[in-house]
Amino acid sequence: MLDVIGLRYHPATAPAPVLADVSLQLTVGSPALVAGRSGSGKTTLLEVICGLAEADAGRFLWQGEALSSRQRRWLCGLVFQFPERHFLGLTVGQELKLGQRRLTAEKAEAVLEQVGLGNLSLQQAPERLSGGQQRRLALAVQLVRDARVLLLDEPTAGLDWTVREEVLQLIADLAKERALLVVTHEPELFRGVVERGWRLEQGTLRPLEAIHSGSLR
Ligand SMILES: Nc1ncnc2c1ncn2[C@@H]1O[C@H](COP(=O)(O)OP(=O)(O)OP(=O)(O)O)[C@@H](O)[C@H]1O
Repeated sequence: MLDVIGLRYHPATAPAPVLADVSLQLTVGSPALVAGRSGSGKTTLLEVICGLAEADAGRFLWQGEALSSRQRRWLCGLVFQFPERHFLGLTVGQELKLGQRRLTAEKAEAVLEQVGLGNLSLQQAPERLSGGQQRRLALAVQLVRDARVLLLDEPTAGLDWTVREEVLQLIADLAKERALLVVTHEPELFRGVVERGWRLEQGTLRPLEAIHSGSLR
């Protein structure tokens, strides 16, 4: 379980805190969501949680133990919006191996299997994959790292309806063994997948009501 407590992030160049006082809890097996309009601070929240940006105040606990930003970078796997734009490997195998030089072909293949890309060759060029396959590959990169906390920024953005459903199913599957947080401006897409949610507004969170059946507003 990851506890985020009293998070504050106010960059010097911002007129007001992007995150004023944010607390949330992520539990393994219980995927969660933060909704918010464009510019509300969703991506920033993920960057601060995973240690890419330094909070001005706040504590982070994993299973009750305090975490430094360095430890959070290991623990968390952040998948940016449109992750396929950031692929660096010339092949699927290379993409999985970035930062994981000792990765064996067996482990790479097992991870691809886990994300539903079991039939894919490690020699395949990432840019030749379909949109849904590319999203799966981006998740596989985090599984290779064994990230215990998955932080997903608009994971279904730009996908058509059927592919989106497949990616949502994969997210639900991956969340069974990991803590997982999605941020999105379209929370209704995640109904049936996420169990808890908040809306980020003016740097604070308030619980989203009717997460299972209602409007998710
Ligand atoms: N280091 C920084 N310095 C100044 N302003 C910042 C900094 N980091 C974030 N911000 C501001 O915080 C706000 C929130 O940005 P962020 O990208 O997190 O929003 P978002 O909710 O993810 O938006 P979108 O849905 O459009 O991606 C923006 O106005 C951004 O300019």
